[in-house]
Amino acid sequence: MEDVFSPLRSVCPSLCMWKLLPEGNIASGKTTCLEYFSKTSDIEVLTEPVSKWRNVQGCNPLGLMYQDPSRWGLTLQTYVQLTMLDRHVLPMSTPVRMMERSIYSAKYIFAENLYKSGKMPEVDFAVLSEWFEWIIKNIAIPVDLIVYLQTSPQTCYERLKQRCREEEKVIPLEYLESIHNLYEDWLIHHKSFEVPAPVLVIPADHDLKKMLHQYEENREKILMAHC
Ligand SMILES: Nc1ncnc2c1ncn2[C@@H]1O[C@H](COP(=O)(O)OP(=O)(O)O)[C@@H](O)[C@H]1O
Ligand SMILES: Nc1ccn([C@H]2C[C@H](O)[C@@H](COP(=O)(O)O)O2)c(=O)n1
Repeated sequence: MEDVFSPLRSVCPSLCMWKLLPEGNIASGKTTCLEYFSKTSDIEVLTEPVSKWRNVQGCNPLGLMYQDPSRWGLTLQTYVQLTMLDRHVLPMSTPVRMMERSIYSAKYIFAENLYKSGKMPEVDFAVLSEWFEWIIKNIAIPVDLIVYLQTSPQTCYERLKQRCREEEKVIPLEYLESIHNLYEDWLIHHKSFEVPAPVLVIPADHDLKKMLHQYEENREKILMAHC
């Protein structure tokens, strides 16, 4: 599909494309955030393709990964990488796109966590890493802003239990702590991997009412800060 805004952009440079990524721990509130902004006109919202990860041709790589990460971690993460890339390269049909997570967090957070915790064999991690490096070297994946929903692992644990997704019932608090630490090292302390865009941090332990209030307060920064 062509970029429907390109003829207009040559006469009106301020008509810019804005791609932002809500990022954060499991059950931190990303989908809820996306649902809120989806009510705004001219925003395209791409939620994570979790339904695909739970059902690829009748198989459930997400469930398999939680049951036996050493065996199925690479299978899931390869598929996550593909489905994320597919979303990243979709032509934009509105000036603003919000895309839940990214190919970056798939690699820097989830694959890294599997490997560092000893649950992904070195050879699996090497193959996944080469794929990832090839992709980011050869395919443009522009990102303008990362919106980091910063939560405590405990908050996510409570929200995860409340959401009650079947595959995730085996997740212990320690798993969320590891994911949290990787996110903090990446997006806050800049200690691990390159950050592909500026980061807006939104404290996200609050109740829904306060979260919606914060989204309103940050609406301009989130949606069009550069235009
Ligand atoms: N601010 C909040 N306070 C309490 N519960 C929340 C809040 N935000 C989301 N939830 C609930 O927590 C669960 C996980 O939220 P969700 O948006 O699906 O997280 P994510 O997409 O980051 O995994 C859902 O049941 C959701 O209704
Ligand atoms: N690269 C990834 C991305 C996500 N997951 C898992 C984590 C959750 O169980 C599920 C969806 O995440 P949520 O949107 O609820 O934060 O997918 C993974 O294992 N690897």
